[in-house]
Amino acid sequence: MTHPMLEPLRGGLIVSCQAYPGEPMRHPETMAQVAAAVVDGGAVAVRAQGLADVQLVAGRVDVPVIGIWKDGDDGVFISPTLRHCRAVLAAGADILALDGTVRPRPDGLSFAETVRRVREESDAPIMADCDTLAAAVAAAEGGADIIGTTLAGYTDARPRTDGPDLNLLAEVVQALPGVAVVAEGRIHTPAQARAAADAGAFAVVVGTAITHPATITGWFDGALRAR
Ligand SMILES: CC(=O)N[C@H](C=O)[C@@H](O)[C@H](O)[C@H](O)COP(=O)(O)O
Repeated sequence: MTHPMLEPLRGGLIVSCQAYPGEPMRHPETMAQVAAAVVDGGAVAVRAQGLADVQLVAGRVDVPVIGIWKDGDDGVFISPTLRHCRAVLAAGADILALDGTVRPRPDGLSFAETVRRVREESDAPIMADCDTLAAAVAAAEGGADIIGTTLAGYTDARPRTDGPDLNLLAEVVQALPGVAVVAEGRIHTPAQARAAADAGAFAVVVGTAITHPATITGWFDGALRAR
Protein backbone atom coordinates (compact mmCIF):
# COMPACT_ATOMS: atom_id res chain seq x y z
CA MET A 1 0.00 0.00 0.00
CA THR A 2 1.23 3.48 -0.81
CA HIS A 3 2.38 5.39 2.27
CA PRO A 4 -0.29 8.08 2.90
CA MET A 5 2.28 10.87 2.81
CA LEU A 6 3.08 9.99 -0.78
CA GLU A 7 -0.38 10.50 -2.30
CA PRO A 8 0.17 14.22 -3.05
CA LEU A 9 3.27 13.25 -5.03
CA ARG A 10 1.41 10.96 -7.43
CA GLY A 11 1.85 12.06 -11.03
CA GLY A 12 4.00 15.01 -10.04
CA LEU A 13 7.44 16.44 -10.65
CA ILE A 14 10.08 16.12 -7.94
CA VAL A 15 13.13 18.33 -8.36
CA SER A 16 16.55 17.36 -7.10
CA CYS A 17 18.46 20.41 -5.88
CA GLN A 18 22.12 19.49 -5.59
CA ALA A 19 25.48 21.13 -6.18
CA TYR A 20 28.64 19.07 -6.17
CA PRO A 21 31.83 19.46 -4.12
CA GLY A 22 33.85 22.46 -5.24
CA GLU A 23 31.08 24.00 -7.34
CA PRO A 24 30.05 27.67 -7.04
CA MET A 25 26.47 26.84 -6.01
CA ARG A 26 27.52 24.40 -3.29
CA HIS A 27 25.93 26.28 -0.37
CA PRO A 28 22.85 25.39 1.69
CA GLU A 29 21.34 28.87 1.30
CA THR A 30 21.74 28.68 -2.48
CA MET A 31 20.09 25.26 -2.60
CA ALA A 32 17.29 26.47 -0.33
CA GLN A 33 16.64 29.34 -2.75
CA VAL A 34 16.68 26.96 -5.71
CA ALA A 35 14.29 24.64 -3.84
CA ALA A 36 11.88 27.50 -3.14
CA ALA A 37 12.01 28.51 -6.80
CA VAL A 38 11.20 25.02 -8.10
CA VAL A 39 8.31 24.74 -5.67
CA ASP A 40 7.00 28.02 -7.11
CA GLY A 41 7.27 26.32 -10.48
CA GLY A 42 5.16 23.34 -9.44
CA ALA A 43 7.47 20.77 -7.86
CA VAL A 44 5.49 18.48 -5.55
CA ALA A 45 8.60 17.55 -3.57
CA VAL A 46 12.30 18.31 -3.59
CA ARG A 47 15.34 16.15 -3.10
CA ALA A 48 18.23 17.62 -1.13
CA GLN A 49 21.72 16.38 -0.36
CA GLY A 50 23.69 16.79 2.85
CA LEU A 51 22.58 17.54 6.37
CA ALA A 52 22.90 21.33 6.14
CA ASP A 53 20.97 21.48 2.87
CA VAL A 54 18.26 19.13 4.15
CA GLN A 55 17.79 21.23 7.26
CA LEU A 56 17.65 24.57 5.46
CA VAL A 57 15.50 23.33 2.57
CA ALA A 58 13.02 21.68 4.96
CA GLY A 59 12.64 25.00 6.74
CA ARG A 60 12.07 26.86 3.48
CA VAL A 61 9.51 24.86 1.51
CA ASP A 62 6.10 23.42 2.31
CA VAL A 63 6.45 20.31 0.14
CA PRO A 64 8.07 17.08 1.36
CA VAL A 65 11.86 16.96 1.32
CA ILE A 66 13.53 13.75 0.21
CA GLY A 67 16.84 13.78 2.07
CA ILE A 68 20.06 12.04 1.21
CA TRP A 69 23.62 12.25 2.48
CA LYS A 70 26.21 11.40 -0.11
CA ASP A 71 29.45 10.20 1.42
CA GLY A 72 32.23 9.10 -0.92
CA ASP A 73 31.85 8.58 -4.63
CA ASP A 74 32.36 4.92 -5.31
CA GLY A 75 30.58 1.85 -4.07
CA VAL A 76 27.60 2.61 -1.86
CA PHE A 77 27.58 6.37 -1.28
CA ILE A 78 23.96 7.57 -1.02
CA SER A 79 23.08 7.53 2.70
CA PRO A 80 25.40 4.52 2.88
CA THR A 81 25.03 3.47 6.53
CA LEU A 82 22.42 3.42 9.27
CA ARG A 83 24.24 6.38 10.86
CA HIS A 84 23.81 8.45 7.69
CA CYS A 85 20.12 7.49 7.46
CA ARG A 86 19.41 8.48 11.05
CA ALA A 87 21.21 11.79 10.57
CA VAL A 88 19.23 12.63 7.40
CA LEU A 89 15.96 12.14 9.25
CA ALA A 90 17.23 14.04 12.29
CA ALA A 91 18.11 16.94 9.94
CA GLY A 92 14.43 17.22 9.02
CA ALA A 93 13.93 15.11 5.90
CA ASP A 94 10.32 14.02 5.40
CA ILE A 95 11.39 11.10 3.24
CA LEU A 96 14.70 9.23 3.56
CA ALA A 97 16.43 8.05 0.39
CA LEU A 98 19.29 5.59 0.48
CA ASP A 99 21.23 3.27 -1.79
CA GLY A 100 18.96 0.38 -2.75
CA THR A 101 21.47 -1.72 -4.66
CA VAL A 102 22.46 -5.18 -3.51
CA ARG A 103 26.11 -4.17 -3.07
CA PRO A 104 27.73 -4.59 0.36
CA ARG A 105 27.18 -1.57 2.57
CA PRO A 106 30.03 0.01 4.54
CA ASP A 107 28.48 -0.84 7.92
CA GLY A 108 27.79 -4.45 6.94
CA LEU A 109 24.01 -4.12 7.35
CA SER A 110 21.70 -5.27 4.57
CA PHE A 111 19.20 -2.85 3.02
CA ALA A 112 16.36 -4.67 4.82
CA GLU A 113 18.13 -4.53 8.18
CA THR A 114 18.85 -0.83 7.69
CA VAL A 115 15.16 -0.19 6.95
CA ARG A 116 14.11 -2.25 9.97
CA ARG A 117 16.40 -0.25 12.27
CA VAL A 118 15.28 3.10 10.81
CA ARG A 119 11.66 2.11 11.33
CA GLU A 120 12.28 1.55 15.04
CA GLU A 121 12.68 5.33 15.24
CA SER A 122 10.70 6.83 12.35
CA ASP A 123 7.54 6.39 10.28
CA ALA A 124 8.98 8.43 7.39
CA PRO A 125 8.61 6.94 3.93
CA ILE A 126 11.81 5.36 2.64
CA MET A 127 13.05 5.58 -0.96
CA ALA A 128 15.45 2.99 -2.35
CA ASP A 129 17.80 4.27 -5.08
CA CYS A 130 18.09 1.18 -7.27
CA ASP A 131 20.12 0.10 -10.29
CA THR A 132 18.44 -3.14 -11.45
CA LEU A 133 15.17 -5.02 -11.39
CA ALA A 134 16.57 -7.49 -8.86
CA ALA A 135 17.61 -4.66 -6.55
CA ALA A 136 14.20 -3.02 -6.92
CA VAL A 137 12.35 -6.22 -6.04
CA ALA A 138 14.66 -6.87 -3.07
CA ALA A 139 14.24 -3.29 -1.83
CA ALA A 140 10.46 -3.52 -2.05
CA GLU A 141 10.55 -6.80 -0.15
CA GLY A 142 12.88 -5.12 2.33
CA GLY A 143 10.25 -2.50 3.09
CA ALA A 144 10.98 0.47 0.83
CA ASP A 145 7.96 2.72 0.17
CA ILE A 146 9.42 4.20 -3.02
CA ILE A 147 11.59 2.48 -5.58
CA GLY A 148 13.73 4.86 -7.64
CA THR A 149 15.65 4.09 -10.81
CA THR A 150 18.25 6.60 -9.57
CA LEU A 151 21.31 4.39 -9.89
CA ALA A 152 20.54 2.72 -13.23
CA GLY A 153 23.67 3.16 -15.32
CA TYR A 154 25.79 4.27 -12.37
CA THR A 155 26.85 0.76 -11.30
CA ASP A 156 28.33 -2.06 -13.35
CA ALA A 157 24.93 -3.71 -13.68
CA ARG A 158 23.53 -1.86 -16.70
CA PRO A 159 24.90 0.36 -19.45
CA ARG A 160 24.33 4.09 -18.98
CA THR A 161 21.58 5.10 -21.39
CA ASP A 162 21.69 8.57 -22.94
CA GLY A 163 18.34 9.54 -21.49
CA PRO A 164 16.38 7.82 -18.72
CA ASP A 165 16.51 4.02 -18.52
CA LEU A 166 12.87 3.58 -19.51
CA ASN A 167 13.32 -0.16 -20.06
CA LEU A 168 14.30 -0.68 -16.45
CA LEU A 169 11.49 1.60 -15.33
CA ALA A 170 8.91 -0.41 -17.26
CA GLU A 171 10.27 -3.70 -15.93
CA VAL A 172 10.13 -2.48 -12.34
CA VAL A 173 6.63 -1.05 -12.76
CA GLN A 174 5.44 -4.39 -14.15
CA ALA A 175 7.15 -6.45 -11.44
CA LEU A 176 5.91 -4.31 -8.54
CA PRO A 177 2.24 -3.44 -9.11
CA GLY A 178 0.94 -1.00 -6.51
CA VAL A 179 4.43 0.11 -5.47
CA ALA A 180 5.43 3.75 -5.95
CA VAL A 181 8.11 3.46 -8.63
CA VAL A 182 9.78 6.80 -9.26
CA ALA A 183 11.77 7.59 -12.40
CA GLU A 184 15.06 9.34 -11.65
CA GLY A 185 18.24 9.79 -13.61
CA ARG A 186 19.06 11.56 -16.90
CA ILE A 187 15.56 12.94 -17.50
CA HIS A 188 16.59 16.02 -19.44
CA THR A 189 13.47 17.15 -21.30
CA PRO A 190 9.74 17.52 -20.61
CA ALA A 191 9.12 14.86 -23.28
CA GLN A 192 11.33 12.39 -21.38
CA ALA A 193 9.48 13.20 -18.16
CA ARG A 194 6.19 12.54 -19.96
CA ALA A 195 7.56 9.25 -21.34
CA ALA A 196 8.54 8.15 -17.83
CA ALA A 197 5.05 8.95 -16.55
CA ASP A 198 3.54 7.07 -19.49
CA ALA A 199 5.76 4.09 -18.63
CA GLY A 200 4.03 3.97 -15.25
CA ALA A 201 6.20 6.12 -13.01
CA PHE A 202 4.43 7.21 -9.83
CA ALA A 203 6.38 10.47 -10.00
CA VAL A 204 9.35 11.81 -11.91
CA VAL A 205 12.56 13.28 -10.46
CA VAL A 206 14.54 15.81 -12.49
CA GLY A 207 17.81 17.22 -11.20
CA THR A 208 20.50 18.39 -13.61
CA ALA A 209 18.18 19.72 -16.32
CA ILE A 210 16.54 22.13 -13.86
CA THR A 211 19.08 22.85 -11.14
CA HIS A 212 22.58 22.44 -12.59
CA PRO A 213 23.40 25.54 -14.66
CA ALA A 214 26.95 24.46 -15.50
CA THR A 215 25.71 21.32 -17.24
CA ILE A 216 22.82 23.08 -18.98
CA THR A 217 25.18 25.78 -20.22
CA GLY A 218 27.45 23.06 -21.57
CA TRP A 219 24.55 21.58 -23.55
CA PHE A 220 23.88 24.90 -25.27
CA ASP A 221 27.56 25.66 -25.74
CA GLY A 222 28.10 22.23 -27.28
CA ALA A 223 25.25 22.80 -29.71
CA LEU A 224 26.74 26.12 -30.80
CA ARG A 225 30.18 24.63 -31.31
CA ALA A 226 28.97 21.56 -33.18
CA ARG A 227 29.19 21.96 -36.92
C1 LIG B 1 23.92 8.80 -9.56
C2 LIG B 1 23.73 9.88 -8.55
O1 LIG B 1 24.57 10.11 -7.74
N1 LIG B 1 22.55 10.55 -8.60
C3 LIG B 1 22.28 11.61 -7.70
C4 LIG B 1 21.29 11.25 -6.72
O2 LIG B 1 20.85 11.94 -5.88
C5 LIG B 1 22.20 12.97 -8.30
O3 LIG B 1 23.53 13.34 -8.62
C6 LIG B 1 21.30 13.18 -9.54
O4 LIG B 1 21.44 14.52 -9.95
C7 LIG B 1 19.83 12.88 -9.30
O5 LIG B 1 19.65 11.51 -9.17
C8 LIG B 1 18.90 13.38 -10.41
O6 LIG B 1 19.30 12.88 -11.64
P1 LIG B 1 19.55 13.85 -12.87
O7 LIG B 1 20.49 14.91 -12.38
O8 LIG B 1 20.20 12.97 -13.91
O9 LIG B 1 18.21 14.41 -13.30
